[in-house]
Amino acid sequence: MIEIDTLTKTFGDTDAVDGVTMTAETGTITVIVGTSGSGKTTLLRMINRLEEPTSGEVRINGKPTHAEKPHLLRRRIGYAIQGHGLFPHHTVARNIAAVPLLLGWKKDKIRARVDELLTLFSMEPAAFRDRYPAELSGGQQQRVGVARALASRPELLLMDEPFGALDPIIRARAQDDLRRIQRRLGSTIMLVTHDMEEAIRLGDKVAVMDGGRLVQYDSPAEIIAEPATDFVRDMVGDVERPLRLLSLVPLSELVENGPAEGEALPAEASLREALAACLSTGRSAVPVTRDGVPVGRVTFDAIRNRAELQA
Ligand SMILES: Nc1ncnc2c1ncn2[C@@H]1O[C@H](COP(=O)(O)OP(=O)(O)OP(=O)(O)O)[C@@H](O)[C@H]1O
Repeated sequence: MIEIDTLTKTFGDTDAVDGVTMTAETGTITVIVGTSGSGKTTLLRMINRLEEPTSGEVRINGKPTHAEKPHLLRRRIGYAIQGHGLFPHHTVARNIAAVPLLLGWKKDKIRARVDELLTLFSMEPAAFRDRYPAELSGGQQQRVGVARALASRPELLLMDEPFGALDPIIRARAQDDLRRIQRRLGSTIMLVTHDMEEAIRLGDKVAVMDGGRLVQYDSPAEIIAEPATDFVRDMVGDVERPLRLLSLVPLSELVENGPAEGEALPAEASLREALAACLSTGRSAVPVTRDGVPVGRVTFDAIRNRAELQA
């Protein structure tokens, strides 16, 4: 559990972070979202003490971070930033192994961990292990950056706009990968973004920052359904609200018996994906499968009714 307790950082006359209190549960993703200058990065950097708080404290599993030497603390906390920050003259394997090497892990254990992570990120170890960062695409470099931050199984992974440099399609895939890998490894992640769409897609909890203050800390569904302030409402965007709500509901909630033509979607896909499938192919229903086995269909009408109910 990560407890942020009345944390404040003042630069001259600016309260970059102003009395923020929140608790993040182990094994969850917390997304900190806000406009430029709202204090997101400063908040994140106080957690691993790249920035020292003016007042307040952070506790990780009950232990205050100020009780530990910053460089030791940082070995327990992964950190991934936009543009990945890979060492250009080291191979992919050596980059991923950076912290395990520092921690003195045995060679075999490091190699097994590097291969495990590359496989998790859908990068064939034999093909990628010995390449240099310049020999990878932007999306692959970003994946190696996240793999490196996860390598030593950190208690906490901090990510600052990790997908900021990626184009929209690769970005969506990177978000899905992160979610899948986080679930698999049970990692605890705090991620900063200015993109509400990303926050809603990734967060178990979303923390909205405005002018250094935490203005709402809730689940994505609560943020969309009941924005605490006009600022949060603006960030969510009224027009997109029904679509955003649909993106949070799995097909399994609306599946019914009956036929449907065309390509099927898995039961855990969202109503938003089913809506897109209906609209792009002119279908009035989409077949649904669970573990590859057909379980029924979701109709366009049912999706529309659900969107109207929630709007
Ligand atoms: N080292 C510093 N010295 C002085 N002021 C700073 C420093 N770092 C940040 N600030 C100020 O603190 C405020 C919050 O900055 P911060 O970088 O945390 O915001 P942010 O929400 O992460 O913004 P962005 O999305 O643009 O990165 C800003 O007004 C910024 O100018």
